[in-house]
Amino acid sequence: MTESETYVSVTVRVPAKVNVQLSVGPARPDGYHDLANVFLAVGLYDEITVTPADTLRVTCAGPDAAQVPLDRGNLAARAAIALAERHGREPAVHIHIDKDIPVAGGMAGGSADGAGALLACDALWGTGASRDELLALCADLGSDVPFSLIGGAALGTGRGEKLTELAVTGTFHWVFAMAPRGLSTPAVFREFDRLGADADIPDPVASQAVLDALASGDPGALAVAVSNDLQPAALSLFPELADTLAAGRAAGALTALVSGSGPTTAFLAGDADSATVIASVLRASGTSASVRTAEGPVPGATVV
Ligand SMILES: C[C@@](CO)(OP(=O)(O)O)[C@H](O)COP(=O)(O)OP(=O)(O)OC[C@H]1O[C@@H](n2ccc(N)nc2=O)[C@H](O)[C@@H]1O
Ligand SMILES: Nc1ncnc2c1ncn2[C@@H]1O[C@H](COP(=O)(O)OP(=O)(O)O)[C@@H](O)[C@H]1O
Repeated sequence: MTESETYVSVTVRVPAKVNVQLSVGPARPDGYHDLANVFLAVGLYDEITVTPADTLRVTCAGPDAAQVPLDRGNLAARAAIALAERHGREPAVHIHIDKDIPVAGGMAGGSADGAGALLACDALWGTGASRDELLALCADLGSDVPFSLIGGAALGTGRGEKLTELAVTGTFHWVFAMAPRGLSTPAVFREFDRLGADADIPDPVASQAVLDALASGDPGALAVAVSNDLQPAALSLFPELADTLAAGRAAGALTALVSGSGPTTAFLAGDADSATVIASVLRASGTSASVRTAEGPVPGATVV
């Protein structure tokens, strides 16, 4: 029996993220933007199961499954191909994605699947990749993918791929309102550039107030400190999000913001009971497609 036959299949669970700070610098010559990106992993999960197969195949189940590409452009497929190439083997695997993270929602669902497939194939094939090797492969797949692997809370610099883990006390309670359609991340960055064309955009720096609020576990302090430089761009492309943000604030959220490039909106609650109330008021407001509660931080990609 070879190492690759040790497992019949491997399942990895990977969380979504919300950005509690997203400071964006000017466009770089390579088209990316330098960021000060404070990620918090939250308890909405995709599950990626890999099983040996004759050839690479991707399937997906879940409410947004129809929007997920099943070809070699799928981030999970790209992850399997990258790991296989590096280790001189065929990516002969069936990847099944049980998708609960909204697609094109600003919660890093595709990135979660990329990180999950990488970890799952590493376990299935017994490739024994080091954490640094996995993180480097993740960074090649996308700016958010390294964070999906490590989870918890982290500051991402560069284009978001250079991570420093952050200390967090306790748990923050969130409500997420999913929109009826997605937003393209490149389109939101382009709109950021368009809106800021005449402005002098400073280099992004981590907010000490955000880091202190995470470290102290104080939701009131975090609510005052959060920021998202992509929010005006997301609202410009999707103006109806302003109604959802207003509905959540009126329902008692400590703060309301767009998650990353959007269009998912995120509401920080004072505690779990308050999150339940905000979620039910938001559901009744009819301003979003669905509403979920989730806590963070939670661990990153994990074999289950
Ligand atoms: C905005 C953020 C915030 O965490 O995520 P989402 O909210 O979309 O999930 C990330 O920066 C998204 O990361 P990710 O989705 O991995 O993006 P990538 O695949 O690396 O890049 C897609 C495109 O987004 C733009 N991009 C991305 C990252 C970055 N630092 N600068 C950019 O300008 C570029 O146009 C790039 O071609
Ligand atoms: N496994 C995947 N899951 C979701 N989307 C994927 C995946 N692989 C590639 N994509 C593509 O990436 C785009 C962005 O998806 P996603 O990562 O869910 O959003 P966001 O970047 O806003 O967090 C999708 O519209 C889809 O075309």
